[in-house]
Amino acid sequence: MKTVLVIEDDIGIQKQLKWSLTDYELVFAQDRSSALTQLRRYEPDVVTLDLGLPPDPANASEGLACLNDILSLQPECKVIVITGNTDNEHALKAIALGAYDYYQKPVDADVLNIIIARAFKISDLEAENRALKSANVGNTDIIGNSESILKAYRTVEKIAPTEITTLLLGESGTGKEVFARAIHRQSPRVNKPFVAINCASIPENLLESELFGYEKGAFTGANKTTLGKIECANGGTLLLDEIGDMPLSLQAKMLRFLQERVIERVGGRQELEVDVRVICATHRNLAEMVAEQSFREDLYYRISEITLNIPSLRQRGHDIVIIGKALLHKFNQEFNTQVQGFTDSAMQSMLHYAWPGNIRELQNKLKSAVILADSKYITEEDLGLSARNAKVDTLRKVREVAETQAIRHAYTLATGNLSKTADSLGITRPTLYALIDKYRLHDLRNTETEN
Ligand SMILES: Nc1ncnc2c1ncn2[C@@H]1O[C@H](COP(=O)(O)OP(=O)(O)OP(=O)(O)O)[C@@H](O)[C@H]1O
Repeated sequence: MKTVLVIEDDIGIQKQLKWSLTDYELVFAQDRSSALTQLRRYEPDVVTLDLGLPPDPANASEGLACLNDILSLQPECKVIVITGNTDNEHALKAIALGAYDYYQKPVDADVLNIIIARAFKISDLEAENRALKSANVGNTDIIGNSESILKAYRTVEKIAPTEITTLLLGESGTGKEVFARAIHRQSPRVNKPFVAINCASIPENLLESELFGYEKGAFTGANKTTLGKIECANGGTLLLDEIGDMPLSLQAKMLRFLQERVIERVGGRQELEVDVRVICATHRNLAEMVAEQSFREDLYYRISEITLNIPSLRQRGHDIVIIGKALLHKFNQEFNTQVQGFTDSAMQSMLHYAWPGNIRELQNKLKSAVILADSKYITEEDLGLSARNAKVDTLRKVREVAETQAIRHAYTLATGNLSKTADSLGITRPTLYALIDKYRLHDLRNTETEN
């Protein structure tokens, strides 16, 4: 039950309000000082305040002073001032000071109930808005405050000011591009271009000219010299998304660019210097691809000077709900709908579903749910989630999570020394290396200490 603080010195009216406002838990105060005590104790979202308080019941000075105190203690509080039936002047003064609304005696239970319900609604909306605003990590589009996201973001803050080539690893739809943009935004290159290219979505024969550009006449249809994405990113940041899908034939040329920071356009004979910070991303297991020789080992080491693992949505706990609410807000605006939230069972199923497509899948499910919803609250059915889809971790997954946690824990205790980490885990150093590769914990290798 929601709490309303009623500040009223007339015991008769207090009783009347008790009978009238049965949907709320009422707490009472009869003067300014007891009002402030109750405010601190209950932190109510809605307060009714009789302006005629002792020691000046015939006037509004004490009531207005009380209003001031309430709003400076709890600025978001919705204060409904109650005045005598001819006292417009003080009512308006109270509104100017920040009161939410006013109401004139005598008390009409129906009207007061409506005003209070509306005050709670506004208060809830404002609270949700504040929560959504504060859910963005730093000055970025990354929403969430789970430990795993904050940890990833702390790495972003550390690497952003440097020029280090970063490899973002994570399942599809986890927000690798969002993280790449966050690195760019926090870097000294922020006012220069951020250019992204998805190596998987461009046919192999076109990828080279997309990346490196081409000279006029380089091939049929090359009517004018055209800059590639690398040159377009000059001075700024280039995201090579799905780098694991870059054909082997192009990997050598890419390595040369990364090592020497020069490019040659297709059909060109001139080396051009470029100043580009490179971020790569993939959902593939590059270490495995290196072992299978489908990805060049030298390129792999060049692009992974530092590796950042982006957690999957199911590893972010309550963030699922926070991101869900933010998306709901966005889709309501986009489709001009008024969906207010999720039913409890929809919320539970969202928390238990495995989200193989991560945030992109959550976006898609919510978009259709907002359009299809019959009521103000999205149900499990609207989301298309049912017990059938609920998450059941495979033993392999359970082992991966447990082993990853144990390795990270041992590594922290061994203050970054891999030999000591292996010793404390009771495995050999080569086995530890194999596990680091298997679970893509490359940041452990990159930050290894000698102690
Ligand atoms: N933390 C987040 N909060 C809210 N929205 C997010 C968050 N992370 C990602 N998104 C949104 O999810 C969608 C997928 O993100 P993004 O394209 O960055 O993922 P990705 O990992 O690069 O995917 P892929 O591997 O398929 O290229 C985007 O629309 C993005 O805006």
